[in-house]
Amino acid sequence: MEGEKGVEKKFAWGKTQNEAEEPIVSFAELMSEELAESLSKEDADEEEKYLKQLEFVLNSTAMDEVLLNTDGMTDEEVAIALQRQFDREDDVARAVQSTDTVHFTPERYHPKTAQESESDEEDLDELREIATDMLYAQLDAENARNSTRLHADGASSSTTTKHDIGVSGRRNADKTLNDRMNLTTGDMISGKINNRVYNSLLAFGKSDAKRQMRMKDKEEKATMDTSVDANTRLTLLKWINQGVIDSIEGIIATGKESAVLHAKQNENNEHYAVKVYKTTLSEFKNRSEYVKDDFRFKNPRGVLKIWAEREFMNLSRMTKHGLPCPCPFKLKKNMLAMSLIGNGGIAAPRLKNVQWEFFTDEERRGIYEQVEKIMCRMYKECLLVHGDLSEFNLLLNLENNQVFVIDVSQAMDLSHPRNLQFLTRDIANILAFFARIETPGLPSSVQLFNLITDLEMKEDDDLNVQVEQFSEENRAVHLRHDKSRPADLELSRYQEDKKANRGISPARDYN
Ligand SMILES: Nc1ncnc2c1ncn2[C@@H]1O[C@H](COP(=O)(O)OP(=O)(O)OP(=O)(O)O)[C@@H](O)[C@H]1O
Repeated sequence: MEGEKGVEKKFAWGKTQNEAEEPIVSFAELMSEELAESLSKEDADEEEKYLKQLEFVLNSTAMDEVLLNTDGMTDEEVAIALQRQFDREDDVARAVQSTDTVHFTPERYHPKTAQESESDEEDLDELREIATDMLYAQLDAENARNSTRLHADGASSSTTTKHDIGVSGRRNADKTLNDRMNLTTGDMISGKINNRVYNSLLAFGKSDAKRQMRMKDKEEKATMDTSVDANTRLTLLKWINQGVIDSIEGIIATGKESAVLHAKQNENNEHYAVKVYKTTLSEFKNRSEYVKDDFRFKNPRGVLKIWAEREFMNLSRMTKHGLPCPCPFKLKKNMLAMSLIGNGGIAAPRLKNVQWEFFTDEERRGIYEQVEKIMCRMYKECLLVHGDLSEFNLLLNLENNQVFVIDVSQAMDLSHPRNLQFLTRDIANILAFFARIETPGLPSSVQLFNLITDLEMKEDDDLNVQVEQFSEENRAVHLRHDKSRPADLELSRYQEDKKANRGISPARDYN
């Protein structure tokens, strides 16, 4: 079908090859762009369809409340109304989990086959995230609302997130082929593409390449090779296509189990951190305390995704309570996008890396107090224990000396049987660090423990021993006070659905 060499090729519409407006691109290039476009279109379409359906279900649920609160109903009418409400709620819970067409009666619901969930699952995160936000808003509204009254403005349906219709609508429809350069992006792109996405990725590719050249350390090189792989780049490309981000500016850090990239959104001049969980599991062995006996870690394929999901959930809970931490807004497979802690795109340093000799006693004391408050609020308001808290997972904004907490994928709910032991370890780490930088007026570990938990451990006895003893004696006592918070409701619904779909115990799925 190709024209012979040397013979001027004419197109059907009369132009010669030289006059063609767009550069000729290889089949592989076209396929790559088409693939990326079609994938992101599928995502956006599915997301839009889903949002509409969910909005409809949530609004329908709200309508039923009016019926339920009508006085003077017979018992039979009340029973019917209750049944209807139950059915609606059931539909909402199912809608949260389903990417297929959502039907609005529970009897039509059927669990996916294992095969379907394998492939569909990967695209579910983003939808689950949006659905979760909406469900929280709905549940919050329900809690706040007087049971006999209904908001006239339907507040639940107006909840927006950075990545909903507005953002996904700003997709890069017009691609201009304007440049041809090499970029190793794995199988998906296989060589060259010419468009805005390419340019954005190119910037990343350059800094990536420069950094790789600088990297002498084998281990760090391995991190790059495994974290920013073809799939990661494909997801980044899709995010760029969807307008979620405009460019990847470089690498902020490579941690033990992740690479953290710096992403930028030009329109709002916002900077984001994209945490990419490594695709190798070698580091997870260091996490044996967390993963021991946990069925999820017997199947490595789902592990990274679950870590990202846990970090997303924990950060969401913390953000909701106003804790100083990154605000998560996008979750996809093993990638989590969140706000960048820092100034003007420069990431804030970890407490470990701060030059403490330039800080006064009062300043160090003030920074300690912020950390103390973070620990108290995480425990009391978020019902979480960090579990890996130290000077490595606390960032300091040098402009205003504000402390932020990061890296909460392993943070555990107070229902975790060993949460107090992990808390004790966090306390030891924090006090040891602040003692090292000569912070005045530090409490003892027992004092700090009691402050955080409101328990009454004795000053003179060893805290670890007391905690073990306390845990032993109070096995059946749950430290969680309020089990009916929206976040927990959502989580238990999510877990129930998972259980229904897969026959897996929800109790072991999350803490
Ligand atoms: N939202 C953020 N804003 C700015 N910097 C960040 C953000 N998230 C992570 N970082 C930087 O990336 C580094 C690694 O992130 P994080 O601690 O979450 O990953 P990790 O793989 O768990 O690392 P490690 O296990 O070594 O602590 C952090 O030490 C911090 O410097």
